[in-house]
Amino acid sequence: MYELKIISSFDAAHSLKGYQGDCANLHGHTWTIEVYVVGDKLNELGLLVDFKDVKKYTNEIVQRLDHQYLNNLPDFQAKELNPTAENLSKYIYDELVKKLGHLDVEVSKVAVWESPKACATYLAR
Ligand SMILES: Nc1nc2c(c(=O)[nH]1)N=C([C@H](O)[C@H](O)COP(=O)(O)OP(=O)(O)OP(=O)(O)O)CN2
Ligand SMILES: [Zn+2]
Repeated sequence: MYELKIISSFDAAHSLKGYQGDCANLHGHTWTIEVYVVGDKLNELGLLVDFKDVKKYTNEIVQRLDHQYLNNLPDFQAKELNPTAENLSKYIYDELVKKLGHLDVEVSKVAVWESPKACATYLAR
């Protein structure tokens, strides 16, 4: 099996409702996203999938998040979800699965870094 990883990033604000501490206040991060895809079959060029395609689809999702107040995005507001690193990793995973469905790869994990020292990852089962 082959595994590819691409990295993207965005800047956004959030607040963690119900959190006991400073993170309940409005604040921002530069979020770094790592997307992993896996698969067995290479094409005739020796590519599992073009990095450019994975980056393109990831960036389409990231553009929805960039420079936003994440709590107000419909997917979080409607479900009353805090935009934590965990919830963002699942959100990006779900959206990528929809976009990459036509390719011969699986999204295996999405890691969301809130800072260089703290990261949450959603793993496909
Ligand atoms: N499991 C999680 N814990 C926390 C999350 C999260 O998404 N998942 N988020 C936060 C806050 O967003 C907070 O802004 C980040 O906290 P932290 O990494 O501690 O950031 P600091 O800049 O305060 O880091 P220090 O190293 O403590 O200075 C909190 N927890
Ligand atoms: Zn935060």
